[in-house]
Amino acid sequence: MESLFTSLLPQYTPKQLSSASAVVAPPSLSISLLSTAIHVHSVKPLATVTCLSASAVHATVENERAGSRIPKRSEIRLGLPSKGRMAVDTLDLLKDCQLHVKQVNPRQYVAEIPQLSNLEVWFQRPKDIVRKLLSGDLDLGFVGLDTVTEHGQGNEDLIIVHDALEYGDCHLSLAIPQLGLFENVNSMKDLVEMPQWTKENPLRVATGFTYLGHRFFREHGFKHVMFSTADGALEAAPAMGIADAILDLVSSGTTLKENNLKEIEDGTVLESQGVFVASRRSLIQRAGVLDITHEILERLEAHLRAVGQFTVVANMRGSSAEEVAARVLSQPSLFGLQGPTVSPVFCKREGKVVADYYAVVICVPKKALYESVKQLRSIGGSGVLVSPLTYIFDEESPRWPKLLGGLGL
Ligand SMILES: Nc1ncnc2c1ncn2[C@@H]1O[C@H](COP(=O)(O)OP(=O)(O)OP(=O)(O)O)[C@@H](O)[C@H]1O
Ligand SMILES: O=P(O)(O)OC[C@H]1O[C@H](OP(=O)(O)OP(=O)(O)O)[C@H](O)[C@@H]1O
Ligand SMILES: [Mg+2]
Repeated sequence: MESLFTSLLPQYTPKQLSSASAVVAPPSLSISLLSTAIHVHSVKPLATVTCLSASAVHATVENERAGSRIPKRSEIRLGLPSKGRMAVDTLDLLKDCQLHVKQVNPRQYVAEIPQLSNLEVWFQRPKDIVRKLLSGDLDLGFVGLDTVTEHGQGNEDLIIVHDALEYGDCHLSLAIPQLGLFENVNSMKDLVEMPQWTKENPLRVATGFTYLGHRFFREHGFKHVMFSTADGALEAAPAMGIADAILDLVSSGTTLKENNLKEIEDGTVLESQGVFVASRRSLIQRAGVLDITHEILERLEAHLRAVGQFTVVANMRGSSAEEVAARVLSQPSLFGLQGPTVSPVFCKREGKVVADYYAVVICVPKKALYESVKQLRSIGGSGVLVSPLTYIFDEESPRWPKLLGGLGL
């Protein structure tokens, strides 16, 4: 077995190989051995990985370039998910930011955003976006945090520019059968304390997230665990007898329930949503990447900030703008973003231009709308108009200085 590992993974250090053998499957299961081998080479990103081809001949695949130089090209490249749950929502988010992705037809993998010159959009599967950011073949990308964390494996070249794009929400969670052996197991403590799991009989976990899985079990001091990988429908693995538990993404929880599985209380490995990610090397070394990142970030922040707010305009009788403002500011839900804008509403009475009324403009969180309307009425507001907000541009995008600081600029 050891020699097979050695021949499969010639570039691993002895330390990496010994951590690999800690999760080796029972010798009788050659299929598990293969999945373990695949899992092992996801432990640490390497410049070159060795794969087992159909004819068992070793083929060399270059996934990452070594060194800190970036590939030479003049265009800036943005990776967007080509398929799956994130694809349409990413395009919709960009459209909401007035960044329309122009794709000639859905099977063409390259596109452009006319508003951003010198930018190429490349549609890729989410995990390939992360891989290509690391290899320098993409500069920027939109993916789920789960994918960045799993496939980025803590690589410092990946920088999360915007960490909360408010779509693709899900969590990576450990799930076990509701009944049988696990009927009374509800926490990680319960699981760790089960006497069943030994070196010879490890807990078998089916997952596409072996890097995060390893980290999570290690953090919980759980030694006897073995991972196997599959590309989908993991929820079937326990019922098929292939695994004891699964580590997979959950959003509504329906798939777990329909397959008689339950989440473990403290078994959430990661909360995930869409993120905007960049290669540090590209930001620093490639001309124009920092400027485009700034523009995309500003648009994202302005849009996402506005989504949760309404503009509310109300008329209010008063003796002066200050007096009306004081009344508005006496109400807890009417502070707006920077206090109220109060403007006189002029009318002509007995030949004179007078201002008996004032228009009050505030932004209120959507959730607080009705409360705000009630408070406006209680201080004499009438004719309340509510309209959606499209963008809120701050003096500076809040995440921008953080990004520059992180880059040492
Ligand atoms: N319920 C969910 N299940 C899976 N992914 C979800 C869910 N909700 C949101 N997501 C997000 O969508 C992404 C999955 O998209 P998709 O299914 O296209 O990718 P994938 O399955 O990783 O790719 P591939 O099919 O190429 O392996 C996840 O990485 C996650 O960020
Ligand atoms: O909590 P829920 O809303 O039920 O969603 C969770 C399911 O969705 C995902 O699978 P997907 O639909 O991507 O299919 P796959 O398993 O083939 O990847 C994920 O892998 C879970 O199986
Ligand atoms: Mg999927």
